Amino acid sequence: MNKLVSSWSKNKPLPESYKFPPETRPGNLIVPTCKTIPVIDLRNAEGRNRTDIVQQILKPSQEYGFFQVVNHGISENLMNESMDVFKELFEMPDEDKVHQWRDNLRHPCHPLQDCIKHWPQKPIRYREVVAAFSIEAKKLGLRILELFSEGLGLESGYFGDKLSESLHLFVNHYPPCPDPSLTLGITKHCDSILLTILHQGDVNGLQIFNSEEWIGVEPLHNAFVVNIGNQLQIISNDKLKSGEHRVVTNSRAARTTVAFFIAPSEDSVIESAISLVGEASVYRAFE
Ligand SMILES: O=C(O)CCC(=O)C(=O)O
Ligand SMILES: [Fe+2]
Repeated sequence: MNKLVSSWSKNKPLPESYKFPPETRPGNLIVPTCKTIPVIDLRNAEGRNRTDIVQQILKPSQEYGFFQVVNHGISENLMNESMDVFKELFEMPDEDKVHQWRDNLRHPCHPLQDCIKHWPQKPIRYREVVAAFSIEAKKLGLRILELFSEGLGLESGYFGDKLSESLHLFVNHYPPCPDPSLTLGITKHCDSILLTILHQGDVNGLQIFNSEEWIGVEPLHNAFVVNIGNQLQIISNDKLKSGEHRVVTNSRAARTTVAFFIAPSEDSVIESAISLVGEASVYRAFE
């Protein structure tokens, strides 16, 4: 794990190698937190409001490629316990060097019995807590993908099995930064996978680039941010949008987030779903 940023001492200025070229710096512009990125209540997704919920998730997935979900079925206790072990992890002694204002740990979570042997052994609860969290996050991802199958008119289970087999966890830790206007936690990007389930904790930092403007995604208690990845955009033949986003830092509070990346198995072919192609596919199939 790279840990230079976490070992930065508060009284020193931002090191030169962390300063971004002027055109990509966030500067001191105040980015408004967007109130229009919908928060979707999944409580009744399995009940009689299902069609309604399917419609509610389609709209923001076409406009932003982002929405948040609450009442998703993952217990507050498990979310908190996981965030506690992730934070503890970044408080442990450091080694290496990075150039975005972020420390980062990543590892696969599937198949669990093979991967878990390579996960951190400390903090001592890490493997147990994160295994439970990854299983729940995958289930949530599959529920949301099933809502997309319905919304796009695809057969039930379309995204099950191979198309959602792989699961990777990324923990990002952004310590307080001496000059947030000069650097970024993560540069502008789209997630290259199928779907991201992100727990962003309670500190601001995630911004979406939409209609030529940056908008902040409000950290909501107990919510997950759901982010359409490039592969889902391709499969939906551009009916859904993979949203560009970045992470800015701040000088006051450390920010720890966890992203679960759901992706197809290595041998899957990624192509637009036949029933969504119409006149022509926007994309060529690839493995
Ligand atoms: O930390 C965040 O809020 C977002 C992280 C992210 O975009 C990523 O890991 O791809
Ligand atoms: Fe991302």
